[in-house]
Amino acid sequence: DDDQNDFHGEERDALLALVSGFNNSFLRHNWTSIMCYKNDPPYWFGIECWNGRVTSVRLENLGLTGEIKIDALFNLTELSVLSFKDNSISGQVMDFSNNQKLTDIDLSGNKFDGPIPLSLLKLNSLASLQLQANNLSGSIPWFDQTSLKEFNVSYNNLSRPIPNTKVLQSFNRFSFLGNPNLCGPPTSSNCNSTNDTSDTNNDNNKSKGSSKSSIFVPILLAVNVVVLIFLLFLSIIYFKKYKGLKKKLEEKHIVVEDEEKHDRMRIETGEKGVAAEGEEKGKLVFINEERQFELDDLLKASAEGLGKGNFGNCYKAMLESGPIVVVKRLRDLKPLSSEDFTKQVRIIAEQKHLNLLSLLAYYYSKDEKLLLYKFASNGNIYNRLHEGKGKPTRIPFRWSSRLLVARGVAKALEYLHQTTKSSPNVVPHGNLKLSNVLLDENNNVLVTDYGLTSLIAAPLVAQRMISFKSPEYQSHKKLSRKSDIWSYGCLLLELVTGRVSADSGPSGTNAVDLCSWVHRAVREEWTAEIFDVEIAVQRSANHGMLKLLQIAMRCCERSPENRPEISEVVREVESIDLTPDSEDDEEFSSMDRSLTDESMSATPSRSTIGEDQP
Ligand SMILES: Nc1ncnc2c1ncn2[C@@H]1O[C@H](COP(=O)(O)OP(=O)(O)OP(=O)(O)O)[C@@H](O)[C@H]1O
Repeated sequence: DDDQNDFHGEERDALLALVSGFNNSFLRHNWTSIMCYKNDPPYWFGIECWNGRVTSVRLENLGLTGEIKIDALFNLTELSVLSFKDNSISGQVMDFSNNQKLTDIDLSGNKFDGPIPLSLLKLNSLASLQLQANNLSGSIPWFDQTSLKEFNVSYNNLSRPIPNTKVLQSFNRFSFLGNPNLCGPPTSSNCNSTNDTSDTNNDNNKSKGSSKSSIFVPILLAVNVVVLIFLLFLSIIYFKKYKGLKKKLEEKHIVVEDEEKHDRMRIETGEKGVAAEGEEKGKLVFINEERQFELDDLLKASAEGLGKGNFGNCYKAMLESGPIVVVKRLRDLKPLSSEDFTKQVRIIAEQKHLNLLSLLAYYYSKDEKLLLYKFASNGNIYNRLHEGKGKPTRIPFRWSSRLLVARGVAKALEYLHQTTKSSPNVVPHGNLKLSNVLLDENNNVLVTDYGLTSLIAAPLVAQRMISFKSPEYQSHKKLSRKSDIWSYGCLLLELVTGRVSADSGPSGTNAVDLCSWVHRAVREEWTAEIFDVEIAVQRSANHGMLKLLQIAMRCCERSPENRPEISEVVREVESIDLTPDSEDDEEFSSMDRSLTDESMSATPSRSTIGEDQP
């Protein structure tokens, strides 16, 4: 036991040192007092323990910045899972020499730079290594541990040939995408005779042929000079031809500049059949065959950036003839032919429901893929819920409106689940979160961004879509329609608590793991703190809020089989009375926080949560 205590102290100090380097007040406040006690559930956010030793550190999407010391993990010798996914941590990747029990490492979506550390090669239990979307450079080390089943280094600055080990060659090219200087199989880029291959063989060559090289040096130099002159000659010819071709193309291309100066939208006027010979023509296709405008009109429209999404940027385009549309420029797509793209988009377009934002049109060319939607003028629910909180200009987001959102989203989801009935293991929406729920000019609730899983490259989908953050994906890498139910549960929890969920909120926000937080809050009877003050003051509706909270908690159950089916959810959400926001409530809203808390103490506390209300 003494030994355990010693370790416990060292591990605790190591973690406190780690967190002091991050600029994060949530962790600083949460990581206080006892860390782990025997096999009790962990006390600190993101930490798991076994026999009082730290086995898992999972700090994802918390907006963490700063660097981690190379030896930060030195004392965590029982560590098996480490994830700093989707933060903004910079500096070199730490040393893992002392962490022989690591099975899962996820540092994806950060700003780590420098090389991939060689200490990783010695981790013989390592099963999953996720380093994608960082700034790592240098070559990929010779990973050959057979335990390694998942590996992703895409979107870094890695270079040189991918080592020819059985393990590395067993992963497909998506694991290596987005490293312009990486070459050789499994990627499709050839290493040829560039310095790539020579670099890795350098050491061998140096020792072997030093005497021979003295004879060859002058000959090689002469050959190099001739080759250089020849290349120069070729590039002059090419440049002249290219300039001519570019001029021709520019006459037939339109360039739209958007707000972000570096991001240019270039679309061929394919409709008129003027795409360069051999190039694929672009097509703007309207779903309902009612052609509202031409591509030219869209390109002439004034545009405004709406935001940078996970799968592309969105623009609001105001056409001269009146319509306002949203253009979503898709990026990181699967390599799809025009036919495949059209087929997948048609599937999305066929989904039609009052609470779904239907697709208006799409555009496909070799370099550009766009989806066009109607502009929802009252914005998204994430902003409605969180923007301007505590400011005098804030218009409260009242209970009845929140309940209508909960109903609309549930019905949209029910429709998506019904229309995909024949494939029980698909996730019909996949990316259900508050920024994907919109309000149109009549405040109709419209769910958007459904069905994109079929278009986006698999590793990026897994990294960015909310359903992939569900407990079953984290532990078993399995998804089902119940993962959508989990996302819906998280969405409801945000609506009733007014807090940002770590799984769906943008990075940098003060987000919490809402499912765990609420379960703990209920367990520990923090009744007054659960509900968002803005609705908690509406006492006549407290009963309905409690019911919605119960539904949310069931949807967030860790094991998918314990979560309800969507039809049951719809029935239950619809059975909650839509009490109009009464004038009494308005009076309450102007009262101070102490009164608010008193009013909440009138709500049924722990004993009634989790049980059916009379
Ligand atoms: N049709 C629309 N009308 C009004 N606003 C929209 C529309 N479509 C998207 N938006 C808003 O534009 C912004 C960017 O949307 P986008 O879907 O690209 O990103 P996101 O929802 O933040 O993340 P993700 O890519 O994971 O869905 C969001 O604030 C979204 O609510």
